[in-house]
Amino acid sequence: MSEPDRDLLTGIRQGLPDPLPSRLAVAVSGGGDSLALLHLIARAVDGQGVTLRVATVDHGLRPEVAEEIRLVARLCDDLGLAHDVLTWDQIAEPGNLQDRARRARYDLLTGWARDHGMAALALGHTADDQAETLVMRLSRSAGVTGLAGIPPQRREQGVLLIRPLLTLRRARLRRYLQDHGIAWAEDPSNHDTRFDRVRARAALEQLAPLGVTTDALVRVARNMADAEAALAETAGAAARDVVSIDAGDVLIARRAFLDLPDEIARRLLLAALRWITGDIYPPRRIPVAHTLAAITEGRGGQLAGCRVLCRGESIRICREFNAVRGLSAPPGAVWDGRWRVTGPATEGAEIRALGRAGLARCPDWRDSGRPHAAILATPAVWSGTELLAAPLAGLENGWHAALTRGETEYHALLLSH
Ligand SMILES: Nc1ncnc2c1ncn2[C@@H]1O[C@H](COP(=O)(O)OP(=O)(O)OP(=O)(O)O)[C@@H](O)[C@H]1O
Repeated sequence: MSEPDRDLLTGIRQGLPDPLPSRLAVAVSGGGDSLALLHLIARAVDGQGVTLRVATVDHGLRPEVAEEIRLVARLCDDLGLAHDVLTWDQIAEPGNLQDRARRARYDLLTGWARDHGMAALALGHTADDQAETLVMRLSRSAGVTGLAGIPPQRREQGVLLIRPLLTLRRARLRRYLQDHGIAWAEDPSNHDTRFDRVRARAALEQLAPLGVTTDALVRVARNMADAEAALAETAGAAARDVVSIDAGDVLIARRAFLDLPDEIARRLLLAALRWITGDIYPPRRIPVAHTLAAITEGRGGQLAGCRVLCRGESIRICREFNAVRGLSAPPGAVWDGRWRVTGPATEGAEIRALGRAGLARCPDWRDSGRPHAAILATPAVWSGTELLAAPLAGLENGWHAALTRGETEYHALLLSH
């Protein structure tokens, strides 16, 4: 083995879980980074009882994909590894195509890894990706969480995503592939300056003379990830003292909340919003800052499909009626991403928000102890315009509403960013 290869192998071993999993999945697109990832992992785990399995996602968007799949299949063949092609059956949906393709890719890959009993899935993000991500996030005034960059490990949908190339340079990996006679596909969008990432790459070249190099930015990301972990732990400890769950609402003790450092208070609020809405991404900083200012002044507000109510000693964060007014689900299915309403089999029953019209038919709603605004957005059982039940507003009629997430999930959100 030549000396430079040993260097890469050492780098990759540091990025693999310890102890090694018995089954490890690798996501390979046919580009240089992930082909190098596959070859290096196969060498790094050779003889250590690890079963590798490879997947390529075909988004059905570009004609070059057939050639990319062929390149991956050939390397898998040489290495004696199973290779699966996962196809994205795109459905017409609103939203940016690139974003949707990316989300679908992660869903397909994690689903496939789970189906094959793979504990971990390796992705080929490199040090260059990390540095470019930091530059892009600087332009969006990121805080500690954003500047921690791409995490080297992260659990998503039950699968541990690992990125063993995160400290290794793209150019070095290309040289490795050339040395080993492995062909790769070049993504034409890598030169398309309409993409932020391509412009960030060009900006990095300009910044290098100032010492703002890829390696320096990788170190910044690591420093920020350490700070992020400390802040997350502090937020978790604070939450245990001041946060509780009341039916579908998050309650925060106001006085203790106001005594917390701003950054910790902000984290508790963001976790509350994400716990209620199920959104992966938090709302933008500026509206969050406005809401925190409003809480300080004892006013409430609306944010990200939630209401923030300040009453006496408590801050209540609940679902906003307007965010759920159009939602409908059959009984037993999940409504608003978090409620499951069950009851006697009833022809034509459907779950919709209670709203004002429903609340007017619930004389005992005040017994719940929850405010009007919170109760309006709770699930109710309807048959057309007839209200059959409102289990969270004192009109049970044999129906029951259960949350699909609780306090544990709230605390988990404080740890994931
Ligand atoms: N079509 C694909 N099939 C299988 N794996 C893929 C595919 N595209 C990307 N990957 C995996 O994801 C890694 C990162 O690729 P890329 O930077 O293009 O993805 P991304 O999802 O846009 O990244 P990010 O997560 O930063 O948005 C690749 O090295 C590879 O491991």
